[in-house]
Amino acid sequence: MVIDGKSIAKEIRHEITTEISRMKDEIGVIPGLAVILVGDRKDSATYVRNKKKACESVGVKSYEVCLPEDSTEEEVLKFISGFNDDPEVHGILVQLPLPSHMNEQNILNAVSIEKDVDGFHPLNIGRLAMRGREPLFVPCTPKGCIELLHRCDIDIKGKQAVVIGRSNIVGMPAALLLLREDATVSIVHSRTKNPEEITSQADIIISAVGQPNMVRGSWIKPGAVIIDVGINPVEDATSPRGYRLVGDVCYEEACKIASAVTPVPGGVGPMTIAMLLSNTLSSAKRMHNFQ
Ligand SMILES: Nc1nc2c(c(=O)[nH]1)N[C@@H](CN(C=O)c1ccc(C(=O)N[C@@H](CCC(=O)O)C(=O)O)cc1)CN2
Repeated sequence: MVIDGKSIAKEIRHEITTEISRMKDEIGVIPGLAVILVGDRKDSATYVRNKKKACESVGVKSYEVCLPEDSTEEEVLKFISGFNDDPEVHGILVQLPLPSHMNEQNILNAVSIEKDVDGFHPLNIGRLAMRGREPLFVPCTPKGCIELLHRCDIDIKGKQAVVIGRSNIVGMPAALLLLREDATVSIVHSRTKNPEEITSQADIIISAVGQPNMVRGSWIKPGAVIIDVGINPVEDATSPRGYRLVGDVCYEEACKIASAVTPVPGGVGPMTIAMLLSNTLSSAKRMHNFQ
């Protein structure tokens, strides 16, 4: 089975649109999302543009700040502080990666935990890692991976899950979320010896390493479920962009052996933005005590 993230994300956006219009009708509140982009990376600019479009499509009001590459940390912090104090803004995100002269931690720490719709604030991540403590927000990409499994009726409880990669944005929170869903979780990373021995035991693999086609068919147990987070450009002279996107997983090989696979593009990527909208709506609901 191909897990069609694009159509699942569309379904979620439709549900969010309905909820937003109910909130507007009943209490007159419109969720607001502030996005801060620093620098001139083309990919980041595209993601921010897509976030803005997605906000418009569901009825979230978006506020955008684009700062030049040579901006100072203080300038970014000033905008964050303004959005923290703005009652019409329910979610704040700083597009990553930031220029290398900036301290990412200082900037992410400055976002109010109540508006941290990216779920990257250390308090939200810390709560995610603790039993019995609930984060206010969960990072969008890993949340999207779990949502795909739920919406495809794929059981997680008691399953052997392997996460490939240990980044703060995806690998670590994905492992924590799988643990919260009662999976038995292993993390494979750049220092793991013989990763394929571990992945080939897995019922569920979430791969987030950014290495094109690294996970081969031989790494996969027959019938396993593969969630491919990698979005890797590879040269392709036949494509109008001069490149095409491939995942971390060799898709053709995975399709032959796995029971379900997410494609790239059209798998996890669209879920990231759907989860951002969902977190923004939850934030507005929480702030206005709206059920
Ligand atoms: N502050 C954040 N920064 C970054 C995040 C994040 O969640 N928060 N994640 C990524 C980038 N990202 C969103 O910001 C993102 C990446 C990819 C997609 C997506 O829909 N991809 C499409 C393909 C798009 C294309 O053709 O170029 C797909 O996979 O189908 C959405 C969002 C890093 N930074």
